Amino acid sequence: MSKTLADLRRDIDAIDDQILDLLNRRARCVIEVGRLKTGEKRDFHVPNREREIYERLTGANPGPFPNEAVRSVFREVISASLSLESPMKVAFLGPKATFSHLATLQQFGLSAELVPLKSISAVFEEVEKGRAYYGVVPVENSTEGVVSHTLDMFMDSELKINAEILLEVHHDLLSRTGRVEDIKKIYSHPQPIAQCRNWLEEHFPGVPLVDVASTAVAAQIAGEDYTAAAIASELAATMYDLKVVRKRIEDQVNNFTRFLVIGKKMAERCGDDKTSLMFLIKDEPGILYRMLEPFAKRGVSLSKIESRPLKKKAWEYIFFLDLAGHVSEPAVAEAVQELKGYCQFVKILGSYPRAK
Ligand SMILES: C=C(O[C@@H]1C=C(C(=O)O)C=C[C@H]1O)C(=O)O
Repeated sequence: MSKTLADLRRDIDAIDDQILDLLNRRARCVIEVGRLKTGEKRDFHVPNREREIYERLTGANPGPFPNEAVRSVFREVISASLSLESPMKVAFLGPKATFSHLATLQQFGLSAELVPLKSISAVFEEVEKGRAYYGVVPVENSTEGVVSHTLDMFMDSELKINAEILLEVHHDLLSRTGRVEDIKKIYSHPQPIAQCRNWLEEHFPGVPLVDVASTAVAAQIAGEDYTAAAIASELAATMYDLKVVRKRIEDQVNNFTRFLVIGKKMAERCGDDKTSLMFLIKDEPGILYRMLEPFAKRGVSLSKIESRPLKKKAWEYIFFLDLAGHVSEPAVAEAVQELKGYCQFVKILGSYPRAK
């Protein structure tokens, strides 16, 4: 005889009791891990361990519970666990409901105390002064390029990169009524406007597009004026009580923004790591060519090279380099050592697990 609704709900209650019991057993282990880390002065947030957990569970999941939900559930289990080890305060480039906020939630979950700050330099300062444990700042977008202010901050800061976050960026059109015919003006940050230009020309020709400081400010304006629409994130719709007129209006699919988690220590090696460093080369002929040799001859692959003007002296440039590997690996350490011979200075900004 098949089970009744009441039978099934009794089964679910019994399973939930077991899940709760297991969550508490897990939490007691985590508290013990926190004690060990305090004694050994180790970092609480271990991104490579978290990645290992997600990969192991989603790889072994027989279903029907979907892998995306496994990730979300464990995101919150780990977030709460981390807060049991130590209250986790994380500063990010605000205001609320921006993509930095979404990236911070993706990495740290809902149990961390998230602090929105006004500028990238304020995020660095909050972590340097120890008022926040970590900071989250954007560093590059797959269509718009590098966030130069973040790179510049590393010139005078001793903070280390502890993790990277890759966020897939989607833009939604939001308004108070959710009705196309009410929309007389569209507000957003210039970047999202540029990223949705073709869609806007096709669907809202002639409707004025207004640049504002952030997608969150745009959402706020749309919340106060029913004839205004905002291009912003899904999170902004929830936070500013707006309706979605149309989801995912970006012209370019595969639009990612990369964020860095900054803290006082870099991450331990996981086997699939990246290292970021900055250096100032000596002013000698052929130096640009030679600076890449230490990496090439050891088979260390470089994923990005960026130059920024050294503000203290005209026409001198600082280079930022991302490479595959952890600085504790001999090939990477030797290449960096050799690079020092061509440079006035070299600074390791951090080794951290590659985000997927
Ligand atoms: C428990 C640990 O600390 C944190 C919490 C984790 C968890 O809940 O599994 C995993 C990694 C750390 O960010 C750990 O390092 O193992």
